[in-house]
Amino acid sequence: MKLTIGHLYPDLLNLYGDRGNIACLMKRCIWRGIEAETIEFNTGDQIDFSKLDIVLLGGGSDREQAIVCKSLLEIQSEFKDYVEDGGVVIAVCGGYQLLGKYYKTDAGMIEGLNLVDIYTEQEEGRLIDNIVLDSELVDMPIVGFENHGGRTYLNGNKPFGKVLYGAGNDGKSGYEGVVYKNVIGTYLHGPLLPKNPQVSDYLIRKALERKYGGEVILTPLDDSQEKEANDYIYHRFVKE
Ligand SMILES: NC(=O)CC[C@H](N)C(=O)O
Repeated sequence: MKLTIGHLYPDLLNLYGDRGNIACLMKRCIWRGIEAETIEFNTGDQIDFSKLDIVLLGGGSDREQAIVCKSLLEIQSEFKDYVEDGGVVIAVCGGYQLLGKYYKTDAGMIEGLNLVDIYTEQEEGRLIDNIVLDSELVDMPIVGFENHGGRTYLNGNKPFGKVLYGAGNDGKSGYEGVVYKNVIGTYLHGPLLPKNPQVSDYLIRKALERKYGGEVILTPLDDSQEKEANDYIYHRFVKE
């Protein structure tokens, strides 16, 4: 079996080491004998979504988001078809915000991909902290850090998780991120996937099931170090 990962606009959406999510997905496939390849797409590159199994959009400052949104709008309809066909996407922070209808900033409106019916508006002050979630997608708490000025509103879509510590989508709703079909949008940097191996495996499983059919049971890996770190953070910030 083989998975191809598309890393979109690493030249612009590259905040806080989000490319570490790619390295984690690659390794957790290769360690299981699943062939894995990553293709980077920069502004102006043609993207054939039919060749991709997982797509990553990383974080970015408002300035980079305004630049990259022009390229994203050029691929909007193919990207939409990929998502509606169950294509797997992991979008972090700025990348997450660009999945929605728009991101309204103090400097102006950034048009989004409109792949998920959400929207983001900048409000006073930044939401910066460690963050811990409880998500029904996995049984371990999900840990990371957030740093965003935008507040994202879900319009009734399913959240990625319930906030146990931190701000989340808007610092008020008590929820973080979004799940739509096989798309996860989240504010969690860390990077997210190395810190949360079960989320990484969730994405790999969904991509393999879409590509090869049937139910995929992944060979377990030794995640004891991640679990130990995860437990520490959970007890440090949630169960003090
Ligand atoms: N960390 C990020 O990707 C930031 C996203 C966006 N520029 C915001 O400030 O909300």
